[in-house]
Amino acid sequence: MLSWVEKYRPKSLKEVAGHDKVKEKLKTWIESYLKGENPKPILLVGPPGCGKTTLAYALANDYGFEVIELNASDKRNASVIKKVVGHAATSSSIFGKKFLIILDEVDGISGKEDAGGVSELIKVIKKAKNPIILTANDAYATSIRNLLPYVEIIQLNPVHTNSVYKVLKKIAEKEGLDVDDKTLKMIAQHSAGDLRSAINDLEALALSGDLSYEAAQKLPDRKREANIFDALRVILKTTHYGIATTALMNVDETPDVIIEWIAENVPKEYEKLEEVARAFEYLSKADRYLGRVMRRQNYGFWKYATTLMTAGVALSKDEKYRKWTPYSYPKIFRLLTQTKAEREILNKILKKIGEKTHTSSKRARFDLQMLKILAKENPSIAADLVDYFEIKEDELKVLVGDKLASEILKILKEKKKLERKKKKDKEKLEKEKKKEEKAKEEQPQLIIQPKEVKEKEEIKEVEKEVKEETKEKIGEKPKVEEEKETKKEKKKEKKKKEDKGKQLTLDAFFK
Ligand SMILES: Nc1ncnc2c1ncn2[C@@H]1O[C@H](COP(=O)(O)OP(=O)(O)OP(=O)(O)O)[C@@H](O)[C@H]1O
Repeated sequence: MLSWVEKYRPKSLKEVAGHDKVKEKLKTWIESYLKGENPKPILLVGPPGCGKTTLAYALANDYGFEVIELNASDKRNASVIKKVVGHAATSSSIFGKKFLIILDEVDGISGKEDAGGVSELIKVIKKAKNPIILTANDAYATSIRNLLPYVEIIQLNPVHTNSVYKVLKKIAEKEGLDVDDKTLKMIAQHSAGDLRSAINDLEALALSGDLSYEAAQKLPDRKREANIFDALRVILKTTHYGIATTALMNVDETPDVIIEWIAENVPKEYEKLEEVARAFEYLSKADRYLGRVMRRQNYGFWKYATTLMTAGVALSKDEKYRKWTPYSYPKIFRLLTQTKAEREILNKILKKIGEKTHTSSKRARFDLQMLKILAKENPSIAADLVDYFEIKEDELKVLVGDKLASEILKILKEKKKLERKKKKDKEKLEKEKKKEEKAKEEQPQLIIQPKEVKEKEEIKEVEKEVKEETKEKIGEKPKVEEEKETKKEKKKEKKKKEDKGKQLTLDAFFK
């Protein structure tokens, strides 16, 4: 089954969206050939997916030309160019047919395999009698610098969002999709002028069964991610070292992110197991260098990593696959986002363990594993550790799962209850002990005197009072008053003695 990109590839210039001026130029150019003139070959330069190859084919179709294509998957060294292009380009007509020669991605003609390719191409161009259209993403690639004087460069811009929308609308109608204009416009906006991506996105949404506006909003923004998708396409499609190594030039991502994109999509593009295995061999080597970058903070290792992950992967395939491959966003990133909360909780537990045991998080990770094993083998000890490390319920659930967590927490609750009871009992016991001791201390005061002693003492008191009263009656001073007066007299005598010979103050004088 054809992908929609192939199915809806325009057959005629009329169907090609946008590029009006370019279409006119191409028409004039081919017509001059038909008039017997010999204009320079055309070099169509533009961003991926804007329609360079499509324009060339549509032109050939409109003017009844047979196409001879030598694309990027073929070897394009001197002898191949001479054999394939040379013959076709220089023979005025074969069996009365007109030929248009198309050479894709000429900025990729480089390396050992393509040795002498560009210089042979220049030779062919000089002698060519048939029209030749070359395409390139970058006209200023060093590999084709020598070619530029022999071609006419036509620059293509990304397709305007409105034109992208119109193409999508037509496809949606033909496919009978239930999709509204708002959604189609959103897809067009995301494509940033890359019609191939826009059509691929529409097909992907239709396949997923979700053609809602929200789903379109979530599509990768090609403006931001265009570069990574382009780079992927270059790496996975090309068999040229030079092209592969420059694939990441415009990618605004770090190699540790890019490697995930490549790893995700290699098995989608490569069909032979040996190719996939070879590609992953290179990716794992690249990964080792990335690890060294992290460990040693030596960013010099990045260049080895990127060469291995681009050229290594590109050269792992036997030949270019001429098929449409829907590349996708690395699952690992989605997984990391999904597990972010979980990982944060685990880090919290690691921190707690690290603080209590005064160890690094690496060592704490080991303890965490032990805790996981203990949870299954001996939940009672695990409960003690959970208590010691102050691990909370939600944290424990993430660590050992809901079921085991509630079992451990139940044990912990029982243990705490027992502990509280023991503490209470102990406190009670201590209280009673103290009470007893206090009671012992207070006991003598509380001793109740025997009745007789008490009575005797009362009698003595009464006798004393009676005596005092009788003394008063017979003119004697009561004993207590007598004692008071003697004390006063004595004090006066003492003061007199002390004041004798002392100079009196004014204050004392008045006393
Ligand atoms: N201007 C356009 N109008 C309609 N369809 C287009 C247009 N441009 C691209 N497409 C669609 O995108 C697909 C890819 O386009 P094409 O191969 O021409 O792009 P390209 O510019 O040659 O890209 P690359 O540089 O990657 O080879 C086509 O098959 C077609 O379905």
